[in-house]
Amino acid sequence: MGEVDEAFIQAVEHRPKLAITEAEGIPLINLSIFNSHDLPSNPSSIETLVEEVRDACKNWGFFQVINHGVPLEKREKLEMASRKFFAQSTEEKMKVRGDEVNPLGYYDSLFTENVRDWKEVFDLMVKNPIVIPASHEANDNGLKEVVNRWPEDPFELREAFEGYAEEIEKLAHKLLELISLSLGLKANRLSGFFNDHTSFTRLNHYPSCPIPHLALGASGHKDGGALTVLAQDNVGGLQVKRKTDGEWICIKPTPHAYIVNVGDIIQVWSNDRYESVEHRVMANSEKERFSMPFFFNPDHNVMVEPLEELITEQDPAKYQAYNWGKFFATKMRSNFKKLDVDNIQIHHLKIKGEPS
Ligand SMILES: O=C(O)CCC(=O)C(=O)O
Ligand SMILES: [Fe+2]
Repeated sequence: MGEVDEAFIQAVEHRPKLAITEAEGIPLINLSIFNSHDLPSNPSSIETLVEEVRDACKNWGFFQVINHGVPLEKREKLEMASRKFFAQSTEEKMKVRGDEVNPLGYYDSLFTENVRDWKEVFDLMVKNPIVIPASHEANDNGLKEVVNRWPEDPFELREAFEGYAEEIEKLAHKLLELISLSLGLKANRLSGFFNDHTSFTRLNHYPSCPIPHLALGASGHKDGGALTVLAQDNVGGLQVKRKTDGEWICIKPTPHAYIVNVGDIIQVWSNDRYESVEHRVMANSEKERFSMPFFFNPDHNVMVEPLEELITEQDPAKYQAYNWGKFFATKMRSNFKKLDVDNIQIHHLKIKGEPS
């Protein structure tokens, strides 16, 4: 990444404390019940699981899952391919860089919340090709088809990604069902929003950083989609803002687990019963780090609004409906270049009179 660019320097209030707050940490949920065959004859164990998910979503917005059913060898294949890809020269990586017309591919600079992150990324859509809005402009109704950019090297990245995506998508659907149940809805209540889903996986590489006290691997942000299912390596550095006191809490790596977090869309669907929680990634002066979030996003034409079952006279809708595709396009655009305006946030869509 060369000499230090001042675009990386965080405002004083956002700079990380290098001393770490050790805490109990986010809940760990065992999904092994899904892998056994006695599910229908054992309704009370699913009840317990649903309750754990409800508590985790309410209290943290984050949890880890184990015995999740994603085969380890599929995850490891993609992790290896990701390491090989990022180890190449910048010139080689730039051959598959994303641009404004087709945002998929490699980026060496990302601006979460308008400050440059100490990382490089490679974005891959799960459904390929996929149709998304042609631009972020509100009055442009055009659509465009975008395709993944496959690198020549490592050649196996494509197969590794496709094998992994299929498995992680199954896990995301299971999690979505659990979350629906935890909101008192039918298990499949939300599934119909994901027929032509715009989900993508981001391969993240956080190189070691000479200024970890001034920069961040990823600035504090909330995920805009429905759910995020993240694989992190054993280096650590992901922190979540604890709801009770706003303290940044480290999420210690649990080998082979996934970290799940509720995104903005579930916050809106649930009419604030669950909140999308801020998180960030610390930079590390010694070690490089790799991670792979899967962002589970609905179809581009879905209008996101509080679910009618969850609004009442006492608890009216807190958000106006918005189009997911446009929100996504706006958010992606501001990730890839430093803009003079703040990034779009769901609190901008709160109905007047509701506290944000
Ligand atoms: O790398 C990580 O652990 C988290 C990355 C993240 O929060 C994101 O890409 O939205
Ligand atoms: Fe995130």
